[in-house]
Amino acid sequence: MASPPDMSKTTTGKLERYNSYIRRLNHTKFLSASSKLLFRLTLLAALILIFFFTLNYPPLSDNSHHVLHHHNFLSSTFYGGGAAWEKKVRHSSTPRRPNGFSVLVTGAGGFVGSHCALALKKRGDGVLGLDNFNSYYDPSLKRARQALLAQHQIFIVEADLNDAHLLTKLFDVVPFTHILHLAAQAGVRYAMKNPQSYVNSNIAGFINLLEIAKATNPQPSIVWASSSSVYGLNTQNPFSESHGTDQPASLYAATKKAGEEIAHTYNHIYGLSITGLRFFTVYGPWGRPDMAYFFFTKDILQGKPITIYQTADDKEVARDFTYIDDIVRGCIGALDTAEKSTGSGGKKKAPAQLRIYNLGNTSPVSVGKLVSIIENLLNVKAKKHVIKMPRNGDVPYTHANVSLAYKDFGYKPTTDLASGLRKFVKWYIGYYGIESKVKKENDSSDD
Ligand SMILES: O=C(O)[C@H]1O[C@H](OP(=O)(O)OP(=O)(O)OC[C@H]2O[C@@H](n3ccc(=O)[nH]c3=O)[C@H](O)[C@@H]2O)[C@H](O)[C@@H](O)[C@H]1O
Repeated sequence: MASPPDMSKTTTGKLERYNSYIRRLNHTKFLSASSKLLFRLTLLAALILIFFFTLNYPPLSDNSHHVLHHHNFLSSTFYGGGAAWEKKVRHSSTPRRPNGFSVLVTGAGGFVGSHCALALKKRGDGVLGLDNFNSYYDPSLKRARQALLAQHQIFIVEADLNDAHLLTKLFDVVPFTHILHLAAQAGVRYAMKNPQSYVNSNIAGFINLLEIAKATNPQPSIVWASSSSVYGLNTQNPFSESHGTDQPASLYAATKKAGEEIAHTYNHIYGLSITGLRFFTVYGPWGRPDMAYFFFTKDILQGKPITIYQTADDKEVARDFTYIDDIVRGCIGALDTAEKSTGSGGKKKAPAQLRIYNLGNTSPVSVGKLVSIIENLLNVKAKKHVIKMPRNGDVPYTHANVSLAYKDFGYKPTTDLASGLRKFVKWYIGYYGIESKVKKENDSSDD
């Protein structure tokens, strides 16, 4: 007799098959649930990315406010949009005298910018600063100037000139009457090392600022820093505004010259009132460490050799060194005589003022003489290394004729190089905490 089938084995086998079927089913369900979750997460991430992209990049449409703008979502609009920030902006830019100006000073953390901001504030104008605090030279000096300005209730917004969102926001908050545009990539010789930085600041940044200004209603009047370097290879002397400026010797000069032409265009099309000031080698307390008088002082004190350039025919190189206080008076004179812009909301209503002035000292001094004045003030002999001027963008001499600025706003430089350098050296040894015979001598002889 055939033995009966082993029912227990059959049942167990069926159970196992059933369980494995259930496991497969669950696994498939799990896989399908995970892929759904993954799909949803991917979709969400894509939506977030699209959201930030839309928020932070310009539309492709022809919107002039955004054309030059490359915005980052961590930048100023995000940290600069709050009520407390707006209050600081308003407080800083509100004038405290009748008919006072409300001035946006770009480059307010810089040498000329910080001096002008203080002078304007002291006479009762409202001043708001703008600076990107870049590291072209020691940013701690810019921060120290910022702290000084803060003591006088001047707020500096930290942003780049190319930040169109931020600039638009500033003009939404404050009806600026004037812009004193001093932010720039400065330095003649550095242009060979980093040409693009000159294009970014002196051309793209300037255009961005003008784009915002032209679209504002009412449009502000603009005073901005051009440079003596635009005279380039000009040989007529002293340099007058009527001389040709179409032979720049450096890219720096070329970008400043471009700025003058760009100013012409915005004045012509949009009715912006624009005044360009050609500064001649400005020096003084709180100055720029990249300039010769500044690093000569530093190197002489540290016992390091300095290099003095001579022309190809062994002549001395000379500059019309101009003291900061004279430049500040020139800037304020230009602001005070600037007429109103004539356009509004991007439309010109009538011809507007367009001016250009030299702001120099009218008395060139050789670099050799500059060094001997510094040696005397420091009471230290320099280790001089005289070489022929390399082809680095420098020109052999500068000399300003300032009769136009004198005629139009009474500009008259009053500080000779020795007196101005004395003030610079006094500041230098105080700021850098240098205790030496230098200090004693300056303390006993200075004002
Ligand atoms: O008026 C301007 O528009 C410019 O002025 C300034 O340029 P510059 O007149 O070239 O000043 P600065 O560098 O101090 O050199 C002074 C002298 O020292 C000579 N020089 C320089 C360096 C060196 O090692 N040796 C030397 O002899 C050099 O050959 C020169 O003769 C600003 O920097 C610039 O931003 C711009 O505003």
